[in-house]
Amino acid sequence: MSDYQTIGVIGAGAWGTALAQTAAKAGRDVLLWSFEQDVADAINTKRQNTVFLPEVTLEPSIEAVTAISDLDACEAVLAVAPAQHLRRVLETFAPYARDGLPLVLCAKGIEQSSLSLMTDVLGETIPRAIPAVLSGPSFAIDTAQGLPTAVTLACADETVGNDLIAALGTSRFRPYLVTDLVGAEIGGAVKNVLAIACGISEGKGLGKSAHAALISRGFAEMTRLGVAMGARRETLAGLCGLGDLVLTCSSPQSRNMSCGLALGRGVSLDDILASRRAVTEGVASAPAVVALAKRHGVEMPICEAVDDILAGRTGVDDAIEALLSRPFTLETA
Ligand SMILES: NC(=O)C1=CN([C@@H]2O[C@H](COP(=O)(O)OP(=O)(O)OC[C@H]3O[C@@H](n4cnc5c(N)ncnc54)[C@H](O)[C@@H]3O)[C@@H](O)[C@H]2O)C=CC1
Ligand SMILES: O=C(CO)COP(=O)(O)O
Repeated sequence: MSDYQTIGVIGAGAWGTALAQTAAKAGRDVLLWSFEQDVADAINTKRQNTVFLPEVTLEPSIEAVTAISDLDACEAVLAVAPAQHLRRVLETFAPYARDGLPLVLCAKGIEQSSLSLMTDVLGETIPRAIPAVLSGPSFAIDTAQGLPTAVTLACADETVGNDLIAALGTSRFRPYLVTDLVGAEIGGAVKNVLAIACGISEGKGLGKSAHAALISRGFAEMTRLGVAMGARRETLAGLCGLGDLVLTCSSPQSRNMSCGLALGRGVSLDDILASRRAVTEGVASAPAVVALAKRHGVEMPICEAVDDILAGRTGVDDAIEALLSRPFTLETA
């Protein structure tokens, strides 16, 4: 029996909808807040998120709403709006959040304007909430279709963390508890930037060896930044770090990986973004990751190269040559 029977989900994109479906399958009643009225209408009338996750028939215990105040009685809330919209959405929800509300941050990104992690954004907008982070290798369609998924659930309060796992977990959706929120956040944000790098490599036809090298050296970059910001190495080596890095870098199903693929094949960033409605978090997070690396005095050459390409400061071929021309060094460096 879970202490949290009614779950609010803020954001009816692919991932918010998949998490709503998961919570409903776990026996919860779900209120799913949608930014778009047509998405809410389709969910309530057709049992389908026709815009962001059309392949899945949604459980009857999911109700879509467009007034965020309707989530005021929820016992726990998952925030699944994209990272760059999260502050605005949480500001709107703040008057309706009760003291001690468990609020699970599910966006994988860093706020570009402030370099804030999602937990910082929550601390500034709803300081009376209890923060948690859910992150890990989980494509929305896999999770929504009930394929096996394991994720990290980070919460400093282990009792609340275990209650959240009891509310959301099933045999097919398996959250693992950690208390390291920074590690979970850095893993999710940095892997998106690295997935763009892997996509570029694949788009340029650089081969599987280069792909593996990028994952491995990218993981070193993620770990360096995470540790400098207070994360634990073992969190970064887990589902929310290495696990998600491997998934996102290995499948064109990833929006970040496919963005890189197109860049590697010569498509412009403007054309890529204009052709999709779905969010590509790594594009907004890349400059923030690089700025955080500078702030903390750590080297992240792969992320820097991605940022330079996205910002148009360098071309793909020049960025690749620059990376390959770096001095040889210790592998642990
Ligand atoms: N799709 C996936 O497989 C997974 C996504 N995530 C993360 O979940 C977060 C949300 O991504 P998705 O659900 O995939 O989004 P999506 O790409 O499916 O949909 C875009 C979302 O942005 C929202 N949106 C657009 N403009 C907005 C605004 N001005 N204010 C508030 N919301 C606005 C839309 O309502 C929609 O919910 C991202 O941080 C993503 O990295 C995490 C794990 C898996
Ligand atoms: O985070 C994800 C899988 O864990 C989804 O990745 P994309 O946002 O790149 O599609």
